[in-house]
Amino acid sequence: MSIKETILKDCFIIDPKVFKDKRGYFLESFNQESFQKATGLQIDFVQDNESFSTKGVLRGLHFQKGKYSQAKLIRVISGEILDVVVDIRPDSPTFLQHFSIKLSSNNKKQLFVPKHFAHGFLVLSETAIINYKCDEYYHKESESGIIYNDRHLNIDWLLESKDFILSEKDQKLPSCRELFSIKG
Ligand SMILES: Cc1cn([C@H]2C[C@H](O)[C@@H](COP(=O)(O)OP(=O)(O)O[C@H]3O[C@H](C)C(=O)[C@H](O)[C@H]3O)O2)c(=O)[nH]c1=O
Repeated sequence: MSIKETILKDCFIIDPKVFKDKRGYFLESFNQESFQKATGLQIDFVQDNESFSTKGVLRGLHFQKGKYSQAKLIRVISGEILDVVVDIRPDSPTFLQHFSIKLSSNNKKQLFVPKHFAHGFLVLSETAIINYKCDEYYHKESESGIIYNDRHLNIDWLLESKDFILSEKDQKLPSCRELFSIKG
């Protein structure tokens, strides 16, 4: 497994070692010891999630507030997504900066998203199945998020937004300006 830190501190891209043979392939999708050695982070995941979406579905940008904030390990079982994370740690030098990466069943890349980040993805392939581990349980009352087309973030989602499919909830998410009382 190789691990590389992104421009956002504690946010890592993971390339698992893939063992191919005439039958197909094998990989370790998570190894706590290797992860801790490579990142210096002690992570205890407690919940695994899976979602299926069709092309143009955009889920996010979501986060859980306060003590229910979740670190996540995102990977794509089938298809391809543009995965986007936003640093919402007020004291971080990269506060409100974002990072995006294509994750797919082909490239097998994974993204580790630390606590106090917003996370979302757009499905680029006809369909996609996403599996992700969380280090804190789902806590509905703590759910919040940032609207996907926030002017301050100015995220390039690669596809035309007129074709996006969002939940009712995600269409009404607040802006950074409303959430973090910033100017502009
Ligand atoms: C997240 C979650 C949801 N649910 C229930 C609540 C709803 O009845 C239903 C769909 O939830 P939601 O529309 O919030 O699902 P997504 O839009 O895929 O949300 C996720 O999308 C982005 C990309 C994330 O990173 C978060 O993990 C998560 O917010 O599943 C649960 O029972 N447990 C859970 O952990």
